[in-house]
Parts: sequence; structure tokens; C-alpha cells
Amino acid sequence: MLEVSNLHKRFGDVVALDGVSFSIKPGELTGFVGANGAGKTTTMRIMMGVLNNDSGEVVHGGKPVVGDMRTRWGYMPEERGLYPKMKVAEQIAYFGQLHGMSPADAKSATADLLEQLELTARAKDDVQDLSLGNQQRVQLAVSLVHTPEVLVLDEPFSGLDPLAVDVMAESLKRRASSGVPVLFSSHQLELMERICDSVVIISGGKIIAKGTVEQLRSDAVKQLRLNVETSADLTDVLPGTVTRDGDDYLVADAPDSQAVLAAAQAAGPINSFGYDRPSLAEIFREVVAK
Ligand SMILES: Nc1ncnc2c1ncn2[C@@H]1O[C@H](COP(=O)(O)OP(=O)(O)OP(=O)(O)O)[C@@H](O)[C@H]1O
Repeated sequence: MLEVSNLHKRFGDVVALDGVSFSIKPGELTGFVGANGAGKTTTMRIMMGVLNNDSGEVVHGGKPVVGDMRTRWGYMPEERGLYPKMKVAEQIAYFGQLHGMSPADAKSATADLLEQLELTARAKDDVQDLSLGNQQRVQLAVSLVHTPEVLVLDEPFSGLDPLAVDVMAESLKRRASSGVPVLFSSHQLELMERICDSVVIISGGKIIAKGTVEQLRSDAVKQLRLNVETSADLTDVLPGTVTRDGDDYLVADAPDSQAVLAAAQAAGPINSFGYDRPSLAEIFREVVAK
């Protein structure tokens, strides 16, 4: 288990983090969501030890994380850090060796990653000659080459085309399912909803919601959505606060879902009936606006 516990960080008068706590289970792909300036990068930098916190701690496998315990972690920083004039394959293998791999292991891991990230044809090109999206794939390879036991990625999907997004998402899912805790930030909430096991939402330096996507969506359920085969108007017939969405009825504040079902059944055959679960983007807007 990777735990971030009660992190506090100020930059002068700015309170960047105000008691940030969350945990990621091994094997969980966790999305980190927040508006600009919410505190994602600051949290990730502290997790990786590139920025000092004022208080709080990061704990991995029950032990506080200090210094070179992160040698086996993988990180994609916000400020991408590749050598533009170095060749793609050489660069990935070089970073592998910096993490303690033998030249032969680094070379073989590099070949696997080039294949997986669809970069084999570019192996001998200088990084500076690649498109930004392909440079980002190289950056991902650099964070993965040493088979990290923890993976932290700051906006790995930004600026990628849909095909590159799929390649990267597949690669992160694969790492997570091999037992690695993976945390990545993104503003692409539909993507998060599609690929994440869980989500942490930060606002103004505080965690305001966390849980699996399913939990967050179920907890946020506020209304029923139903469609009934009838020409009658059921707005005043169904119990609760009733609105229309096309042919569907939306029922909020229902005293009891079974009472709504019974009233609908009395009006005609039911085409559909269920909870109207909000999307992650809707949940995000709602919790951040609170
Ligand atoms: N080095 C710094 N000096 C001063 N203030 C900083 C510094 N780094 C971050 N901050 C401030 O801390 C707060 C959190 O910033 P942070 O970069 O962590 O947000 P973020 O959620 O990553 O935002 P974005 O989505 O825009 O990348 C902001 O108010 C930011 O201006």
C-alpha cells in the first residue's frame, strides 16, 4: 500500500497543500484530479522527494519513504526531462542504467518498451526529431524501463492524440495489473472514468473526494430515471420532484424508489427504470463547486 498522509506545504503566503491524505493499493490505477493550481504537482513532487514538505509523510509498505528508497520508483515530471540530441533507444537504456540496471538488462527492457509503445521504428532517431506525442511516449518509457515498484505521472496524457492515449493507457493498465500502485494526474475526466480503478479529487490543497469510480458515481446518485409507455403526463403522478429529459422522467427527492416504480407501473409498461448515475466530470464540477 502507498499512503500519502497529512501533507502540508506552503510557498510563502500560499497554502499549496493543507492536509492531503490518500492511499493507493498495489495494482490500482488511480487518477488524480483537480483544477489548475489545486495541488496535484506539488503532491507528486513531494511523493517523489523532489520537493520538501512542511509536514506529513509518504509511507510505502508500512515504512516512511525517505531518500533513495525511491530508486525503484518511476516518475514522469511535469517538466519533461529528456536529452534532445540523444537517440531514443540509447536514452531509455541510459535511464535504466541510472536506476541500477546492467547494460544488457537495460537494452532488453528498452527493446520491449519500444515495441509496446510502438516506437521501434524510431529507435535510432534523435529525440528532438520526434513529434511531441512521440517524445512523450519516450518519456513514459524512461519512467518504466527499470520496472518501477511505484509509478507517479504528472499529466502523461496531455497533448496526445487518441491513438497515443490508447497506447499509453494500455501500458499504465498493464503496469497496474502487475501489482504496481500507479498515480497519474489528468484533466481528461472521460479518460479517467474509462481506465481508472479509483480517483482522488483535490481542490484548494485539500482532498475533497476519493474512492473507486463506481463508489463515487453511486454515492453521487440523486435521482431516478425512468421511461414509461404512456401518453399521459406523469409529472404530477410520480412521487418526488419530477422533471423531464426528452421522453424520460427524472425523479429527485423520491421518498422511496419502490413507490416511484409502483406509480409508474400503474401508468403503463416500463421501458427503463434505474438510478441516474452522474459522470465523473459532473461529480467533479459538483464537489469542486461546493
Ligand atoms: N515553486 C512555487 N512557488 C510558489 N508557489 C507555488 C510553487 N509551486 C506551486 N505553487 C502554488 O501552489 C499551488 C498548487 O500548485 P500545483 O502546481 O501543485 O497545482 P496543480 O494542481 O498541479 O495545477 P495544474 O493543473 O495547473 O498543473 C498553486 O497556488 C501554485 O501557484
